[in-house]
Amino acid sequence: MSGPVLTATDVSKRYASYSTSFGRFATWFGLPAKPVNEFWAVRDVSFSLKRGEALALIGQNGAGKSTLLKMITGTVRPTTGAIGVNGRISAILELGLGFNPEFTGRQNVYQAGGLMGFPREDLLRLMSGIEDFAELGEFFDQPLRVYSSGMQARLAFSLATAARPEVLIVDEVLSVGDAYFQAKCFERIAGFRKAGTTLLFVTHAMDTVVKHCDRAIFMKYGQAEFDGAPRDACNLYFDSLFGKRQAPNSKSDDTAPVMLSREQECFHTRFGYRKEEHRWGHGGARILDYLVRSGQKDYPHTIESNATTDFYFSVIFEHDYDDITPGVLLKSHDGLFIYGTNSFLASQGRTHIAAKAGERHMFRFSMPMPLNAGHYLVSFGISTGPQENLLPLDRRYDSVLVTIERKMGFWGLCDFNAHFETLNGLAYDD
Ligand SMILES: Nc1ncnc2c1ncn2[C@@H]1O[C@H](COP(=O)(O)OP(=O)(O)OP(=O)(O)O)[C@@H](O)[C@H]1O
Repeated sequence: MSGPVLTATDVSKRYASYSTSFGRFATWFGLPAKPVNEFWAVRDVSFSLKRGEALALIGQNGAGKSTLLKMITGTVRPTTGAIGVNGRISAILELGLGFNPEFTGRQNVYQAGGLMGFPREDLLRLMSGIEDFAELGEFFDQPLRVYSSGMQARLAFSLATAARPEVLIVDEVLSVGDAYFQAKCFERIAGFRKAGTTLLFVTHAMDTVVKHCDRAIFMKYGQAEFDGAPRDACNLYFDSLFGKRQAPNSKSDDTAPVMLSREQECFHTRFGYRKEEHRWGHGGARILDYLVRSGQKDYPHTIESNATTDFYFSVIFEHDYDDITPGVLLKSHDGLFIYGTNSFLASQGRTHIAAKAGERHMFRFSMPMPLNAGHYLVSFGISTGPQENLLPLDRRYDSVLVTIERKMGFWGLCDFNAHFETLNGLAYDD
């Protein structure tokens, strides 16, 4: 096949809100109705992709990446512009999309596979491959509602890639899978690409972009600001997140983290944030923002194993509290609980903090990171009450992903820093 496999020509998407539902209703029939607000989620984006090319779409939350993918897959109609596709597209856009929570994995393969256009006999033929690749064991025949998000991602990817498509579109879903499954997915993607599949990929994990893509488009406010080498696109993305001024921080680690917001919720704008976080609590205080600082860098792309790392977070209080306890937890990417502490434990019971309604507090936990290379999940929490019966006010579980790098590995998760020596010349007991 010669010529581009996929083209987007001046594609835009406008969302409009109307003061009454009648206004929106009228537009369905082509009747004039004046929108109260117009918003361009995507504006004049053009690109074309060749056979076997891998393109990443990157940009902050709300930049328009998913909307663009939805227009390419046909689930959203462009307001202006055109999309051209030459070949079969397979897309994984959102977890659970096209799946029924009451159906088992197997039943969902029939249902969603049917919607993807596979005849039932093809699905029957592909089923054992899908089951094997997903490695869900007995869960494959259990209802989807009992699946974790990582298990749903396994099912979705196995189905979407059961037969090699011309264009494979993946929107972020791989980030919820564990490191083992992610590696397996990228191995399959690499095989597909060799055979000619074109990859279009949305992610917030910049290491993945550099490693797996030939090209990246950096999107900002719906527009394609840059289209070119992945490294350059990633740098622009980081600049847009933190500003050039705040990139590598050459001052001492005690510098007040000025970029840490004490006014508004900022997690979703920060590098490493996971929108799959589990947030819960009684209320009365809100954790607004966080900062990870290590190796004199703010929000480092990777953290050197054993490097002292600061985890800052800011909290706003809505009531008066005599005793508050901030805390932090660390888990492996697949959920194994590694370490947790709070202000009381980390100070051997010496810290007692009070807060008044309207006050904003900033906390820091500093710790070495004696961990093996890999991805880890960080959780932040703020509680009140006696230590033996803490009442969680706001907990943001698994809200941040950090990546540890390490030249020489070891087995397991935690570095016990073993020293080795050969004791030549020492006899046993002769
Ligand atoms: N159906 C809709 N109606 C109105 N606005 C929408 C709709 N869908 C998306 N938007 C808006 O369009 C903008 C782009 O959203 P989109 O989901 O494409 O961003 P994104 O870059 O994929 O973000 P993220 O990284 O958070 O997934 C956002 O401001 C969003 O609120």
